[in-house]
Amino acid sequence: MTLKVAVFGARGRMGAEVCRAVEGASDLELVAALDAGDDRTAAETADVAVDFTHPDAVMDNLAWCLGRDIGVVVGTTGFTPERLDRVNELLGHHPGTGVLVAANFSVGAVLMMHFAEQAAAFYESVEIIELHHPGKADAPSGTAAATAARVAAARTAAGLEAPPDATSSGLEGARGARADGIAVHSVRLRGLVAHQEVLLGSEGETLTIRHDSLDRVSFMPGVLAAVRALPGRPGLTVGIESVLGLT
Ligand SMILES: NC(=O)C1=CN([C@@H]2O[C@H](COP(=O)(O)OP(=O)(O)OC[C@H]3O[C@@H](n4cnc5c(N)ncnc54)[C@H](OP(=O)(O)O)[C@@H]3O)[C@@H](O)[C@H]2O)C=CC1
Ligand SMILES: O=C(O)C1=N[C@H](C(=O)O)C[C@H](O)C1
Repeated sequence: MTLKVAVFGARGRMGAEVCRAVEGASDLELVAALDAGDDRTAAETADVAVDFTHPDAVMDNLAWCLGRDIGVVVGTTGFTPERLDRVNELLGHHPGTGVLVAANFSVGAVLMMHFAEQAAAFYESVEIIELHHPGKADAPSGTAAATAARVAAARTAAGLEAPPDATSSGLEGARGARADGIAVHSVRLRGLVAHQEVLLGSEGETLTIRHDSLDRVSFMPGVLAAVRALPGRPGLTVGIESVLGLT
């Protein structure tokens, strides 16, 4: 069976790549490639929509799709726990429809987060450095925020206290931002795509877990796997771990 796919954000960096990937897959048909302000009528025939737009635009697209029982694969960032609650509320009115939200669709980034979560319990210190292209709308990245949440939860479960830091004064911002109590540093640099390091340290040793997306094609296997999985998955799925068989 061919799945009909609509792409929101189709002329953007990610959306354009998703359109190419869908058009290159024999089991998928691109029925709508929409950008801001476009007429959405063509998307009404879709089985699954994919959203790579902007944190300020995605909720409206989601509500529009769910109102038509169209499942949505969401790559757009900005999904706080409160926002996920809102998605669950919307899904409550459409129990047969699925939404999959993932901060990162690249297999390597999923593994990097998984390894960081596993390592978190064993180290006194941890900090996250995320590095992206300068066109990125948000900071910190969704991946860094998700990693911080998972690392913080693993530390709490292991009974660890806050990472040591004797800083009492200095230039504001020099120690980065705090996400779930974890220091996160955001770099924006021409030439980069999407990169992250999780640095862990204890007396006498450090461990660095680094992932690099060097090209946006790195996200496509995960996006297509999510598109194919969604029709059999009503409700909210967060992350692609279950789609990849990691959980
Ligand atoms: N989950 C993941 O694996 C990844 C997630 N991302 C996330 O995806 C999002 C998009 O990133 P990126 O492609 O780099 O951004 P871009 O700015 O390149 O693309 C976003 C596109 O969405 C369009 N757009 C804005 N509003 C709407 C709307 N209401 N309906 C349809 N289209 C709209 C924009 O149009 P216009 O320019 O005219 O406003 C633009 O073409 C970000 O949140 C980013 O963090 C990125 C990479 C991987
Ligand atoms: O905007 C990007 O480019 C990316 N956004 C996602 C994020 O914020 O984590 C995923 C990846 O880092 C690329």
